[in-house]
Amino acid sequence: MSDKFDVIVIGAGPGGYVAAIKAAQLGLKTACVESWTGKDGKSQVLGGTCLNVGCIPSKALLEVTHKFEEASHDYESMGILAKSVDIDVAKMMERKDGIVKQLTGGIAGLFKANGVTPIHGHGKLLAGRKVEVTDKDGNTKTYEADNVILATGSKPIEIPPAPFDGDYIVDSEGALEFTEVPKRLGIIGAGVIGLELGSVWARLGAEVTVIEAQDTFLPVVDQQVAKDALKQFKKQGLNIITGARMTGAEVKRKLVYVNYEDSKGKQEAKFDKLIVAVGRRPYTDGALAEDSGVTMDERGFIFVDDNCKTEAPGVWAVGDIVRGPMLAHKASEEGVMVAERIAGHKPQVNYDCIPNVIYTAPEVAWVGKTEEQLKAEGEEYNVGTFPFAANGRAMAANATGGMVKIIADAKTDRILGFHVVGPQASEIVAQGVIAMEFGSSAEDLALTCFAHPTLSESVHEAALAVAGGAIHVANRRKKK
Ligand SMILES: NC(=O)c1ccc[n+]([C@@H]2O[C@H](COP(=O)([O-])OP(=O)(O)OC[C@H]3O[C@@H](n4cnc5c(N)ncnc54)[C@H](O)[C@@H]3O)[C@@H](O)[C@H]2O)c1
Repeated sequence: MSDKFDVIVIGAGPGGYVAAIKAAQLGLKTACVESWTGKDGKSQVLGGTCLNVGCIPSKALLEVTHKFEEASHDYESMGILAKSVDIDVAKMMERKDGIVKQLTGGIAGLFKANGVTPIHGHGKLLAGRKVEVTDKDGNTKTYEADNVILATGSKPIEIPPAPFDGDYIVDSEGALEFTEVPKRLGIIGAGVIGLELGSVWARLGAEVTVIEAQDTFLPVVDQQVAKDALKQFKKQGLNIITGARMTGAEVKRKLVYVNYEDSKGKQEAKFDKLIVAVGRRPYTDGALAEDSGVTMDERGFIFVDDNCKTEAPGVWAVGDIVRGPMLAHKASEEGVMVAERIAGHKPQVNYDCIPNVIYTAPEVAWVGKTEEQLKAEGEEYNVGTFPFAANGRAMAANATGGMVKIIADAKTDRILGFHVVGPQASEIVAQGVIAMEFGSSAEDLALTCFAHPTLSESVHEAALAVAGGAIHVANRRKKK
């Protein structure tokens, strides 16, 4: 293998592997360095956190447990008598592992098909766009490239009062590997991971308590939507305690004792397992030589410009190690942009149109600004909402909780925010993303024909409601 490439990517998660494939497609001689090793202790595993221990395995568990919950609690009301529904946790996990294997193997196939050279080992950026790779036996080899793309991702944040022990106090990765349903499950952090993993285990019968430091539930989400979601999560039995400061966690006699303080004073709770999901930090440990020329802020995020260029010439950084939301699809968008820029094109990522999804039931999804943000910015806007309770298809699907909410500029009618809590929100939000990407007004959506009967008609009705013209609900036009 020659040691010189046009592009070397460090990290094969959704930022890195997508960048590598795109670069190769553009005719650049490309290698991708990844250290992840399979359970056999030998083979290289591509896909990073998202495919191996994040987005994909969690969705595999969320889908199964959602079906289980429907079969256990909802089928009867629809006339289906599913007697003695039971869960085989081992089989559920085996299926999840199978999906992960299929997808990570798929990336290896895509590398082959596109001519990307995978290099197995830990990559470290040296000065002058050189990359030193250390393999699992400790052997090192140095490669050179005209351009290096850093895409090393993130790791769960560990907090001193609750250090991970891999057994009783675990991170998101550990929570995907429980071999049985914990009777009492504690979760620190009511963020995306806390809510998704809390849902998985609550649906299988765990008593779930979520301890959240902030007073406001999901402060980044539009608060009308967040409040609706909170009501539904509480109804499902999730015990979410906001404004609670955890002071310590201790494992004693196979139980985790957690101390925290909330508005009622000092509290103690005991759990069979504790998941700590208080955010993630950029992961660049051992990936940058001191003289690499790459700089970072005090939290470890690499400084980049709008086009993901670092301060070192020919070195780029994408995904969770740079500013912006820690989302797989944001990382992939940046990866494509960087590969195309290296090839001489001038694309940009539209950071205003990146969707967010929380894969609970109901799902919560949004793109653009919340009402709270617009108020703080002093913007004038109109709001249109439409509840799934008034949507025939949602009734047929037995999923009438939630709403679509569209916020449009009061003067131009351009859509500024698109929010969904309810069934298929993760799919429905794509309509908002497309509309906003094309600079659509609420009226443009209102003038569009939507198939009947579909959940998406709620988008149509919410768009109509922006101007007070919804058909299937009484209009309460809200003008600011
Ligand atoms: N569906 C998705 O898109 C998805 C899924 C999983 C993870 N992610 C991403 O991964 C990252 C990490 O997810 P996450 O859920 O860990 O982080 P998060 O930032 O979404 O939520 C962490 C929560 O923990 C709370 N918290 C922090 N310290 C605390 C403490 N000491 N005690 C109690 N609460 C505390 C925070 O206030 C916050 O609400 C996020 O950036 C997220 O976007 C995304």
